[in-house]
Amino acid sequence: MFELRLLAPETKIEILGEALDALDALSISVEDADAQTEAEQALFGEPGMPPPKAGWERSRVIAQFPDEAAAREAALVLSAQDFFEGCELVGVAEVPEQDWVRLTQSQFAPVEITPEFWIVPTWHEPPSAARQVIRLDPGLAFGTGTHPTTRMCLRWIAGAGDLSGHRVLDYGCGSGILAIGAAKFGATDIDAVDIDEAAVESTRLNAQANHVQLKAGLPDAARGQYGVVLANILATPLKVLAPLLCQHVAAGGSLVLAGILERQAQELQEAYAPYLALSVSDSEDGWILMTARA
Ligand SMILES: C[S@@+](CC[C@H](N)C(=O)[O-])C[C@H]1O[C@@H](n2cnc3c(N)ncnc32)[C@H](O)[C@@H]1O
Repeated sequence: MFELRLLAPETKIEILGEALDALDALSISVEDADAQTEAEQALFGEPGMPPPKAGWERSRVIAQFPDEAAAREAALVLSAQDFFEGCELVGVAEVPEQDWVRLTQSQFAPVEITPEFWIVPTWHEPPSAARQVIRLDPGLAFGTGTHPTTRMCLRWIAGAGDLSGHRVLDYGCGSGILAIGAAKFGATDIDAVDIDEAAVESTRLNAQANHVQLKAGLPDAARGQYGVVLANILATPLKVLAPLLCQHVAAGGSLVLAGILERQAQELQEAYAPYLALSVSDSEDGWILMTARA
C-alpha cells in the first residue's frame, strides 16, 4: 500500500476529502500538522456528533492507495486543480506492512470497573483479581467499557449488589454491555433495546459469548415496569425520552442515566422533574451519572 501526504488549511479539507474519495483513495485521515508542538490545537466535540470542524488550521491529510501509480496519479490530478491553491504536496511513500489485527488488538486492554469487575477483550487473560468479567471485543456497536459513561453505569451496577430480584431494562443497549453487566450481578429478567438493528444483533451475540440470558430487541420490546432502568444515550434524546423511561420504572425502582455532560445536569433535572427527582451520583472526565428512585 502507498500513501499520499498533503498539507492543507482547514477550509480545503472537505473538498480535498471529496476529491480523494473520487480518486478511489482506500482511506483518508486528517491530523493536526502541529500536533505535539506548541501550536497544537484541540478540537472539542461530543461523542456521536459530527466534529466541530473538518480539520485544523494546518492539517496533515494522508490518503492511502493500493499501489504507487494510483497515489502518484492522485497527486498529479489534485495539484492541477484550482482549489489546491494553499495546499502542499508532501510526497508519496510506501506504507510498511503491518499486522493490523495485532495493532488493533494492542489498543484494547482490559478495563477495570472495580478491582474485582473487569471488561476483558477475548485476546487477553482476565486479571487474577477479577471475580466478575465481561468478555467483549470492539465491534459495530458502542460500548466496550472504554468510555466514562459506560464505566459509570457499570460501577453503579456493581455498587447495587445483587440484582437477582429485579427486572432490568437497558435502553440504548449498543453492544449490550450494561445488560450483560446486570446479568453478571444476578439479574435474570433483562430487556435490552436499541433503535439500531446492528446494536440489537451485537447485544445478542455478546450475551451468548458471555453465557447470559437476555432479550434484545427494538425499543417497543420494552414492556411494563422494571426495578432498574439504565439509559446511556445523550442529553437531548434523554430529555425527549423522560416520560417513557420514567413510566418503565417500578415503584421503589431505580433510574440510571448517562451520556450527560456536567453542564447539562440542570436541564436534565428540569426535564425529569414532573416524574422523578434526578441527582448526580457519579462523575468522570466531565461526564455525570444521574440517578433517581421511584
Ligand atoms: C452511547 S451508546 C450506549 C451503549 C451502551 N449502553 C453503553 O452504555 O456503552 C447509545 C446507544 O443508544 C442508542 N439510541 C440512541 N437513541 C435512541 C433511542 N431514542 N432509543 C433507543 N436507543 C437509542 C444508540 O443506537 C446507541 O447504541
